[in-house]
Amino acid sequence: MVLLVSTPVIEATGLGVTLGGQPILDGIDLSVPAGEVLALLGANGSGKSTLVRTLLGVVPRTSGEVRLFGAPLGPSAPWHRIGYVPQRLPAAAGVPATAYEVVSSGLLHGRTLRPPRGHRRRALAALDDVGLGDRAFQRVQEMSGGQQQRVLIARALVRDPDLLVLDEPTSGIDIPTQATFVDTVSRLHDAGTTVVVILHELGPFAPLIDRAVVLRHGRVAHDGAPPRARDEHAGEWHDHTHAHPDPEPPRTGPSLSVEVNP
Ligand SMILES: Nc1ncnc2c1ncn2[C@@H]1O[C@H](COP(=O)(O)OP(=O)(O)OP(=O)(O)O)[C@@H](O)[C@H]1O
Repeated sequence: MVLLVSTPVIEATGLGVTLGGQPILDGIDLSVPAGEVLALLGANGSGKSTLVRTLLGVVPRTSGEVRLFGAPLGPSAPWHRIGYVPQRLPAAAGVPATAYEVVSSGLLHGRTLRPPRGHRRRALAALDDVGLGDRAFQRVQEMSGGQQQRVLIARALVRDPDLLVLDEPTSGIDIPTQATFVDTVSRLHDAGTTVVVILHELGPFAPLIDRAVVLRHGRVAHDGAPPRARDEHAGEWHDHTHAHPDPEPPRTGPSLSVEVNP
């Protein structure tokens, strides 16, 4: 019998990151198979953004290895298959470009500046998916922070990525637009896209999440079933309305008990 095991979309082993002399991530092992929707949870400062930024090569690692679609981080990694929406993009406010132009830039890969066939239709459809179809030709610098965030989401969606990485995509976005966006992610998932999403609470993403990884003090404290909605508020990953920082790490090392009910 031949057993076909597909290459994980993300494979990280022994990942460590030190920033400003402080250890931020320590001994992270993470394997994300194709087609999975993985939620990355944890208190403020637990290392979620640093982890995705390290997985995408934005933050240099101190130790460990990362492979994307089987390729080591670097020029040979298939960047055109990846859509990334960072948590904040303050620079967007200073970009003298329309939403349509920013989204179209998501279609430019590699060494060519020529947009692919159908780029206009694709860019407008991506803007529709985030509820900004009627603002396509408005300058992003005139938009609210939430609208700018939606433009960045559309820029990632327009690539039709095989891996979509989202850092708190629904913060600052109104509820109806969140629902439209989640529907879009759901459609991508049905088509086989792998999704890694940082969330403070599962919220409208809950039905989509296959697996949750909870970080605490830069280590994996839980890797498995997502929390049930009614347990979320009590969970350690929950942010409440007032953000609270990751508590001081215990002197004896991190506890591995996380209240997650399968
Ligand atoms: N460039 C940097 N230099 C020094 N420390 C940093 C840097 N970037 C992040 N940190 C620290 O790393 C820790 C983890 O930050 P990170 O943003 O990854 O956490 P997070 O879990 O995503 O938090 P949040 O939910 O608030 O976004 C924090 O203590 C933060 O202050």
